[in-house]
Amino acid sequence: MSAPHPMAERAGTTTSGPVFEVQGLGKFFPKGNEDIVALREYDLRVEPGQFLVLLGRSGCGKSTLLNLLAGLTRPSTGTIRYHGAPLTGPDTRIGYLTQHDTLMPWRDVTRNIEMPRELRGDDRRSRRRAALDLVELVGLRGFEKHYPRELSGGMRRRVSLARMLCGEPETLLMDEPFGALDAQLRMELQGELLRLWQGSGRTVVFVTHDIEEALVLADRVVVLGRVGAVLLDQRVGLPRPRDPDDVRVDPRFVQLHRQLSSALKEGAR
Ligand SMILES: Nc1ncnc2c1ncn2[C@@H]1O[C@H](COP(=O)(O)OP(=O)(O)OP(=O)(O)O)[C@@H](O)[C@H]1O
Repeated sequence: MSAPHPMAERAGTTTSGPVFEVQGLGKFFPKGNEDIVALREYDLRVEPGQFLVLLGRSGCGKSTLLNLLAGLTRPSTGTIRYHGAPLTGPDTRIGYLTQHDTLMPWRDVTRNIEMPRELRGDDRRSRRRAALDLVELVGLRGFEKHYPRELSGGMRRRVSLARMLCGEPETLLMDEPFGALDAQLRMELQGELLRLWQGSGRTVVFVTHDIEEALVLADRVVVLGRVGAVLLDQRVGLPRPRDPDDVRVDPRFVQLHRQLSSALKEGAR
């Protein structure tokens, strides 16, 4: 691979101790005289370099939790610490890949990707160079001048991934980033994400409702039930590097799949 490894560029910048430390976290949305409870009394500790997957059914509070970890919304109760300090708002060290496309339709691929560096004031040449390296890295060479509407869903996801990486975040939050893609493309992008993450030292918090996706990617899977109740906190000791195709037929994968599946079912009762 000729392109540089943007996830590795700033590896090792993290300090010891947890990346995130969440205690008693709650999020309520007022509606009429009552509150909609999205999260209640949620605790979480995320270790540096860990690939953590939050697995849960629709509506269990996964996106709410990620928005809180991204500093985009404020907790109703409890605290979030990032590298030991209270998180009070968005932090440039944290990259967030949301569930839905947020590409700028009037900017071409390169200009979308370079946005985080533009926002932090990098000069045109250096941010363009970084964006073009990332175009290469996510396999979009030849599409530099295309606009989002001229790309397939999978290509747009790649652009979004490249844009997040362009900001060189040390922590990545990803909310069902491959949810809307066909199974084959999903697998390809999972493989790509693993290749990018492997050895980078980056911490990832990845949200999905797909058990297989969780097991292909994670060091640790936290299964969430209603209002963020932790149903299972499971280490995934499958060997790395992992090939999404091969790992699925590993007997340990099948065993873990059963465990996660029954935890999800249990939580639905
Ligand atoms: N802005 C909001 N206003 C009111 N209620 C909200 C808001 N955001 C989330 N909720 C409620 O909080 C709960 C959790 O929603 P959230 O989007 O976090 O779930 P999720 O697990 O990410 O679901 P999905 O997998 O479908 O994306 C749901 O009951 C939802 O209706």
